[in-house]
Amino acid sequence: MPGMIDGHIHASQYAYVGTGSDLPLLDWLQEYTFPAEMKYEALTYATDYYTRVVRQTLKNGTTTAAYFATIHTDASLELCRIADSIGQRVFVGKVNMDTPLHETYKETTEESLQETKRFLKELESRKYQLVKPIITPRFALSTTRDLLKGLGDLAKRYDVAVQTHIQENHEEVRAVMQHFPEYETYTAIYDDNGLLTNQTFLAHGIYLSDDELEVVKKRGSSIIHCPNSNLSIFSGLLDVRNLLDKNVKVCLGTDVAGGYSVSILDAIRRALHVSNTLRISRGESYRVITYKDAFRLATLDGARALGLGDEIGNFEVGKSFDALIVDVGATGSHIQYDSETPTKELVEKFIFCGDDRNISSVYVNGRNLSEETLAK
Ligand SMILES: O=c1[nH]c(=O)c2nc[nH]c2[nH]1
Ligand SMILES: [Zn+2]
Repeated sequence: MPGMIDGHIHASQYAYVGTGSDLPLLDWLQEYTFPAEMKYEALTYATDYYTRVVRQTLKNGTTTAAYFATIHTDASLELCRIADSIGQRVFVGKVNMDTPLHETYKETTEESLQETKRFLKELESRKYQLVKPIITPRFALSTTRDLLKGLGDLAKRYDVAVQTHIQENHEEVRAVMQHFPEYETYTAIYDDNGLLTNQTFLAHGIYLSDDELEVVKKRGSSIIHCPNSNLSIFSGLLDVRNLLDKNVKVCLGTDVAGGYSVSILDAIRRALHVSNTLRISRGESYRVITYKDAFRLATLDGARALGLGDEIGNFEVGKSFDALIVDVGATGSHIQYDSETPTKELVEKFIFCGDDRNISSVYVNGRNLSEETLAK
């Protein structure tokens, strides 16, 4: 099958994955996230955990990932080096934060812009084939208007993608609108500063109004659906059917560590359950997404959402070979089948019951990473 695509994952939060899901977003950031991200000032720590996250995502079938790193430029460059050396197709963002959201985990506006420029220039000079930089204002609450404007200008000047969070949680949205009283909507904050482009990936987007969705669609930006995170830290239920009906680009993200699983198979299952939950609460006329829809969200829609639709996402002639060899009969695996089981059902069973044991080979850009990556 085509390799899977994780449109939103915090590489720097992998160290505390599986803990800390007792608080909603803003408290969760203060209590767990910022202290965890501060540790990446130490390069040896970054090397250790970034190696782990690149290996584990690949092992679980993620051939392409859009990563948030931290505010630390050198550690972010280390993530780039590791992804290049192991062979994953990635976007890596040095995070930008210049508001006093936290006492010490922050930058000045000037530092944030200078360091982002350094990150872009250094990465450009390294000429990694599969590693792209991405401008990464954490979210509107962590940034001043001057920083957003400066980052919008950099995105344009260097022609690079942008990733951030939007409309994730009620309390967050209230705080953001208080922080930017001059704007009518959350979307307008990014749009007015040149940050909504056809290479912008917006995580969550649960509470976007129809008018905001219209703007997102017009700009060609994408929404990244992160169902595990949305459920784990009490954010809400995204109506993916509505986005698909409106032709807004959408794909899946694990949002580690708001989400506790590094696997896009998990994101597929959570997305299906969120859709089923909406049907339970809204009634039978609600059209749930199917496992086939969710499979496409994890592959071809992922490629399109990240602007890679011409390169990856399926096996069309001319695309790069990003692929997984799935072994439904792997030792110890949960997939039940016999010689009569149709292939279509094997796919369905893999989606619901499969795990990394069933992923026997991982190819990125035609290179078989299995031996060096999966064995470790
Ligand atoms: O899910 C999230 N994870 C984060 O780290 C974050 N920062 C701002 N908003 C966020 N949402
Ligand atoms: Zn996130």
